[in-house]
Amino acid sequence: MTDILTTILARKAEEIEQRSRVRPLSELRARALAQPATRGFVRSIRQRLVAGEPAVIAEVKKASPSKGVIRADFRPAEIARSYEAGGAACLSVLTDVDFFQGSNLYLSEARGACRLPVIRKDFIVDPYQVYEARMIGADCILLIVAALEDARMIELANLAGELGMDVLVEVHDIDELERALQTDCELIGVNNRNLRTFEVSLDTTLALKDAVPPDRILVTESGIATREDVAKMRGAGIDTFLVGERFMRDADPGAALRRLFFD
Ligand SMILES: O=C(O)c1ccccc1NCC(=O)[C@H](O)[C@H](O)COP(=O)(O)O
Repeated sequence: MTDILTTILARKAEEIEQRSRVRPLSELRARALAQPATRGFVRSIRQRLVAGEPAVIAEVKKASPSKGVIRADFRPAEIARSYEAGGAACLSVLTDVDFFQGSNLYLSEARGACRLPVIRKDFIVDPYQVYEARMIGADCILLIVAALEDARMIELANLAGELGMDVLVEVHDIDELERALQTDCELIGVNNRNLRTFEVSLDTTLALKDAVPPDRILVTESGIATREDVAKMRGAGIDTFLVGERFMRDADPGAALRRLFFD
């Protein structure tokens, strides 16, 4: 049976083809290059870490393939303001339409409502999407190693850098981590969720942490839900977190963030 990552990637190829017919790459590139400076996604994380605080990338996510609709009353600008007040270092905004009910507009709205840097969380496989990310205001992009050949991964990471964006390179096992380390991206995300089976285990991060060189920042992603989870990670020397569902299920996502990380 076809797994969800394969299904998503097949749909992305169609989506890029459709979008590039509406807005050709030449136009997109010109608009991307005309954007003001980015906000410094890695810089914001490093500031928290240097201060001895956890750096939390707080996710703006309406729905997901594994959980369906997570937050029916979904207002990205309000959520962004709440996260900023709750102490987030950065935002993550899902822009995939078909599988996460996300939107490019949500990213622009969320970023416009606060001062936090924002990562475009999507399945980026083509330069078109990197220019698009810059055009909609992203300060960082996600590259999922499982979705990319090495040469394409390096090409997209370099393009993001040329456009002034940071990159979070996401892995799930040691082979993917070794591939990710071919890039010079500072942020290495370890996704505790297997994107093909939806299985979540925080031990994924713990198993890979010692293989992440000290000049990179390990971001633990997915399945962080309790203070015990946070303590387990911080006890292992991991201080950068990407959290979505736990916050999205709370009436006040920023208050949930504060309770989980700072009270
Ligand atoms: O969340 C899913 O169901 C999913 C399925 C297939 C590919 C990616 C998926 N999620 C993206 C993420 O990695 C999470 O949104 C992110 O790490 C936050 O996770 P959580 O805190 O568990 O919401």
